[in-house]
Order: sequence, then structure tokens, then C-alpha cells
Amino acid sequence: MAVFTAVTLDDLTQWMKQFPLGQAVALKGIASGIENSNFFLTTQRGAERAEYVLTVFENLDFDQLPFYLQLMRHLAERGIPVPAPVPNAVGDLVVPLHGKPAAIVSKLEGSSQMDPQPVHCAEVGTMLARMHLAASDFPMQQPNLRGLAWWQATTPLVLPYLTPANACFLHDEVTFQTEFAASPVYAQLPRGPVHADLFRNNVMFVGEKLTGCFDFYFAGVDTWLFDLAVTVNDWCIDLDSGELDEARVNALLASYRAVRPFTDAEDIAWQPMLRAAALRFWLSRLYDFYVPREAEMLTPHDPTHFERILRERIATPAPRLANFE
Ligand SMILES: Nc1ncnc2c1ncn2[C@@H]1O[C@H](COP(=O)(O)OP(=O)(O)OP(=O)(O)O)[C@@H](O)[C@H]1O
Ligand SMILES: N[C@@H](CCO)C(=O)O
Repeated sequence: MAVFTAVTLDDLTQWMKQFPLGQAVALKGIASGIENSNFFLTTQRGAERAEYVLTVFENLDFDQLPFYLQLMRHLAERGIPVPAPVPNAVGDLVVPLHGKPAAIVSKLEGSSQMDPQPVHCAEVGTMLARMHLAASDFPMQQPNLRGLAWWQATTPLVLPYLTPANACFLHDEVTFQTEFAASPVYAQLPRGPVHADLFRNNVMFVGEKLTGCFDFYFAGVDTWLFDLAVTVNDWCIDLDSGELDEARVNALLASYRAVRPFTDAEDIAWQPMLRAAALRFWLSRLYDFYVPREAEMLTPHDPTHFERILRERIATPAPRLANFE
């Protein structure tokens, strides 16, 4: 159960007065998710009822959160289907609840598509490209906090838990990525605010129609190609082998490219970037597995899934970005 901080309707009686939403009339903890405490919140103003999501942030502090919430607001205002944060009476999007930062955002329709077909991947590709373009004039700056510097700092913390062969493999990949990040090709990659965690469980569909995406709490400024690689490594693979599925890769890349064409540097950087995206989640899963937080109550995600993907991305040439139909 991913509710680390208990919240009751009584707790909200006073607290809700700062929002223009009326009264809280129902509150239901959301079981999925491993980072924050999430609740479906029903409000009533006069005869009108509305549904929202209340999030109590367990690991992010008041300094980091405005970037995520303001980015969501920026995107929602530009027609990207993301939850719109609700400002309180003085315009704050993040406010304390039980001493922790909390926010109310609009609730998206639909449910996750955990067995995506090319038609779903095409929807994701279109939305991702539109999101990159819409975020490009977002004025706030915050790096991807799970980027290269975090990989370099986290590697020594997990190395002692790995077999000598895996420790060597991880060390070599971080060295490779450090060199890649210093290369002239990397320097030419277009960048901006990116989602950086656009997995199947963070996107909603009604049938084949994408209705929105959420969970912006790993967002940050990074290359657009990194975001695309994170997305492809989850949406377009065979989950058992980690291999890319050509039909889904083509659908996602073609629809992305139709909105935002790729540059030559991106074409060259695609394979190293697929490796970087796999490394990022191998490392975070290793860290969560071996160095659990005190508040952690859930089984962490399986790190070997991304170790397998990383080995597969190194072994098999990636499809050229410029060459697919
Ligand atoms: N705006 C929203 N609209 C509808 N449902 C939402 C919304 N935000 C969250 N949810 C629901 O809450 C669940 C948990 O949210 P989320 O994935 O953000 O959890 P988390 O613990 O913050 O993150 P993580 O995915 O990193 O574990 C989602 O699977 C989804 O069902
Ligand atoms: N998407 C991450 C979890 C954090 O959102 C993972 O699968 O490891």
C-alpha cells in the first residue's frame, strides 16, 4: 500500500479552506506507486462534485517541488494532457500537510495500458514530442536529478553488493557514459525540460486514445533524446527478454518524428542513449534494492530487468533514427 502518510477527511476540513474547491467529501488512498502518498479526493461545492488527486510528497522537499508543479501547469496551459495543479488562495501549488509538502492536481480519465500495441506507442510518441516542444519555453531550471552526476555518486554505493563481474560491468558503463556525455555529439543534442520517467504506468488511455500522463517528479532539464530512450526502453520492448519490438519502436519514433524531426547528432547518439536510459533505471533499482529508505514499505522493482536491457542494448545495434519507415 503506497500510503506512507495517513490523511483523514477530518485532517482536510480546515486545510481545504485555502483552495477554491469547496469541501472534501471523500478520500481514498491509492495503492500503486512507490514514491509518494496518493489519494483520490472528491470535493463538493454547492451541488457540484469533482475528482482530484492529493499527493503528499515523501522524499522531495519544498525547494525541488515548484519546478515539477509549475512545469505541469505550464504544459496543461499549452494543451498537453497532464494533471493541472490547483493553486491555493495565495497562488501556491505546494503547501504543507502533516509537515510534508502536498499538492492537489486534476484527475485524469482512463487507466494504464500495460500491454501496449503499436497504436498506443504512436500516441505516446506524438504526446512526447508535443510535450518537448511545449516545455521548451518553460523558464525554470532544474537539472535531471537522476542524471550523470547521480549515476557517478550512486555507483560506489551499490558496487559492494554486486558480483565482481557485475561490478565491473557497471563501472565500465558509467565510464562509457561519462565519456559520451563529454563528446561533441552529445553537446549538440537538443535539450529542455523532460519527463524522464514516462513508463507504461504513468500514461492513461481510454481504449486506444491517450488521455494524459502524470508523475512528473523525476522531470528535469536533460536531452530530449534521453527522454525518448527512457520511453522506448519501457513501451517498445519484450518484457521478458528486454529486446526492442520493431513494430512498436517504429510506431513511436515515426509519430514523434512527425511532430519534431530528429537531428543528425541525435541519430548518431541513439544507441549510447538507449544504454544511458537503461543504466539510469538499473542504478536506481539497485539503489532502492540494496539501500532502502527508512520509510520504504514496498517491494522494490527488480533491478535485473534493466541489467538485461542494458546488456541487450550494448549487444544489438539499435535501429537508425533516420532510417525507419
Ligand atoms: N492525476 C492523476 N489522475 C489519475 N490518476 C492518478 C493521477 N496521479 C496519480 N494517479 C494514480 O495514482 C497512482 C500512483 O501515482 P504515481 O505513479 O504518481 O505514484 P508515485 O508513488 O508518486 O510514483 P511511482 O510511479 O514513481 O511509484 C497511479 O498509478 C494512478 O493510478
Ligand atoms: N519507473 C521507475 C520507478 C520510478 O517511477 C522504475 O520502473 O524503476
